[in-house]
Formats: sequence, C-alpha cells, structure tokens
Amino acid sequence: MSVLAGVRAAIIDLDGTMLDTIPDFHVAINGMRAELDLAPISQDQIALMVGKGSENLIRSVLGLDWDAARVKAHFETAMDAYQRHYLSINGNFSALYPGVIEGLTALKAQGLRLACVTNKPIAFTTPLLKLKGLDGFFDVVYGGDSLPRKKPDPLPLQTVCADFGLAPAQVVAVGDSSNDAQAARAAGCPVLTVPYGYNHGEAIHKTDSDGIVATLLDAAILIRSHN
Ligand SMILES: O=C(O)COP(=O)(O)O
Ligand SMILES: [Mg+2]
Repeated sequence: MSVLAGVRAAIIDLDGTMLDTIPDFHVAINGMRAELDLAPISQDQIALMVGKGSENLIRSVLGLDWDAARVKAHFETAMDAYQRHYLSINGNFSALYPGVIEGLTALKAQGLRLACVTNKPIAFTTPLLKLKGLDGFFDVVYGGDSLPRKKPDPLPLQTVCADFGLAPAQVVAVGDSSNDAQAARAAGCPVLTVPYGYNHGEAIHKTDSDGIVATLLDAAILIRSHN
C-alpha cells in the first residue's frame, strides 16, 4: 500500500515550491549590502543560501565578506535593512511556478485541507500569499517565526496535524528542499519533493522522499491515484 493512501491534508512549502522568490531576495539583499558598502551578489549565490529562514540567510550573506565577529557586530543593522528592503518590494519580482494554482485547486477539489508552512517570516509571508492570489487556499499558514522552532524541526508540521485533528500519516508535505523532507520524516508525514526549487545546491534526488513530482498539479494527480 502506498504511503499516500489515506492522505486527507497537504502542507505546502512556499519559497522554491509555489513561488520563485529568488529575484525578491536578490533585490532586498543587494539593497542591504549597498547600505553596508558591500558589493552586490548574484541570484545563483543567493539560491544556495535560502531555505533556513532570514537569520541564517543574513548570517550567510554577511559571512561571504566578513569574519564571525564582524558579522555578529553588524547583524542587527543588516537585518533591519534587509527587512525594510524586503517588505518594500515583497512579491514584485517573484513568480508562481507552473501548475501551482492548478495543483492547489485540484487538491482542494479532492477534499484535502491545505496548510502553508514556510521558513519565511510570517510578516513577509502573509502579504505575499495575498498578492499572488494564494491566500484563499490555506486554512492554516505558519511562517518561520510563528512557532518556537522552524523546519527541519518537525514542530510546524506536527502543529498542522494537530490543528487538523489528523495523524501525521494522513498529512503529506510537499516541498523543494531537504528541510521539508527532514521535517516530514521526523514528524512521520509522507513527503513529496519538487525538482525546480532551491535545495542548497544539491540535486533533489539525493533527498530522501516518497516521490519527486514535476509540479503541484502532478502531486495532486499522484495523491488522487492512491485514494
Ligand atoms: O525563507 C526561507 O528560508 C525558505 O522558505 P521556505 O521554507 O518557504 O522554502
Ligand atoms: Mg522551500
């Protein structure tokens, strides 16, 4: 029997799964770097560092130029600048991946409840989902700072399962990175991965999952075929 049999809800990741947000990160990070007299960096560099939340990202971005002591000394100034820049352009340069709206629509039509769990701060996440027309699909949304621990910790996924009154085996996680897969494994949720996002520069095939789906629509079709 497939691990997807009996699935009643889906937890969908945001960055790299629903939206290609690297162009937003790029503008916001380089805006911050300019304020600190640091040279711009490329989208490819940024894609390697996205996935473990804002604090990690800013520490990595500053660590390209500075030692740990200097990063620490300037961290708060950098974070304030980054958040200001990000909020001023949030969503303006990011785009939906193919099959996202179709996939979410199909999952809903199949009777699944949907949650969005992202490591993006909730203050960025809420307006972004709205701007992109995604907010109406989700019963629950957790950002990286909504709960005491973020992915790859299982807590956000376990919280969704509790919110929905479902066992982890009934809730599939869909994401683009090892953070999503590790969180799902630790929570006991089945997990599907998409190959087009950001996985810290690692091929998605190297990440342990229950299947790789080309789009969210393919995820919906695969789940339906087992239920
Ligand atoms: O902002 C991040 O660090 C990654 O966010 P995600 O969990 O939506 O991929
Ligand atoms: Mg992601």
